[in-house]
Amino acid sequence: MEVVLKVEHLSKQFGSLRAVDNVSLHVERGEIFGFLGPNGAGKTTTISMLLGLSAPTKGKIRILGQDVTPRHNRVLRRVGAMMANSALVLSLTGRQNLGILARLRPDLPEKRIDETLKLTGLEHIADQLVFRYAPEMRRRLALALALLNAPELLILDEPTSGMDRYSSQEVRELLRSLAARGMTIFMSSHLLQEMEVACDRIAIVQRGHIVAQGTVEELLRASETVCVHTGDPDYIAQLLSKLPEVRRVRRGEKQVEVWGISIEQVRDFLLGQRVAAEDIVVGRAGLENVYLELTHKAP
Ligand SMILES: Nc1ncnc2c1ncn2[C@@H]1O[C@H](COP(=O)(O)OP(=O)(O)OP(=O)(O)O)[C@@H](O)[C@H]1O
Repeated sequence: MEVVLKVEHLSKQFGSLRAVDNVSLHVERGEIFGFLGPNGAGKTTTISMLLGLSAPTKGKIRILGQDVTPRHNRVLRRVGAMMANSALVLSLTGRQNLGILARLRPDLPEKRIDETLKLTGLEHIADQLVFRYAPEMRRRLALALALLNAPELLILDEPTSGMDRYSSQEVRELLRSLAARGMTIFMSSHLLQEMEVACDRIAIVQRGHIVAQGTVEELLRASETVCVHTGDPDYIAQLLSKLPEVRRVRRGEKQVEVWGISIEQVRDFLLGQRVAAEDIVVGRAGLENVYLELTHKAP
């Protein structure tokens, strides 16, 4: 598979704040990759560096096989981008907004504006002034601007923010059809449910660094817990928390849940300690819990 975007050990320092901390990832052609994290996690800062708008403190970005820096960014002609606050000219029509950009790119065929309006579902309001557009239509127009040059890589910062559920779903379907035609998409969001349905792979980012990365299925597998049903949860929780591989122990009224250890290891360990459990089963925390655990636990 062709790697379209490759980020290696990327960091960005603002004074004493490390906004992006040793981020490494790659995105293959036709993939939708989600960069998921709470507000302030470093998503926009990372995207600014991908687009050559700010220089990394450390690390390397390669797009379509070429290095990208603020001084070396020719390959960005093959990239489309939509930032969280993309600038639109409100006193012009949607079509005129696209026209301004098209004039900067004389190599684009004339019909590309109509094609893009159709693709983004804006044909019916193309000749209305943008200040009359509802917020989700403005986001669509921002997306249209990003798609005008038929990019090979599309970089989107919070693409569906401000959109209702129906519009978000339509945009997701559009992104899916673009990816099916070979476009590679890197998108950020703080909305887990959205990323779960939209993306092939996700990186969860917290305080500038990636805390988990993989397909939704892989992330769920990593969230597996072993649940020990017992009449003496205090004692069993105490025993299990001493094991070095155990990441976390949660004690319930009649059960103990542990993270980071397999069911076989728990069974063997309790047997070795001559402790009887009523039942031992594998549980899945669900992606919501994984996300909360990874992004809200104490530093
Ligand atoms: N130019 C800057 N100078 C100093 N600090 C900055 C600058 N830009 C961003 N930051 C800080 O870097 C951290 C990451 O910000 P960033 O905007 O990348 O996060 P984010 O994940 O995109 O969140 P949001 O969705 O809220 O924009 C924040 O603590 C922010 O205050």
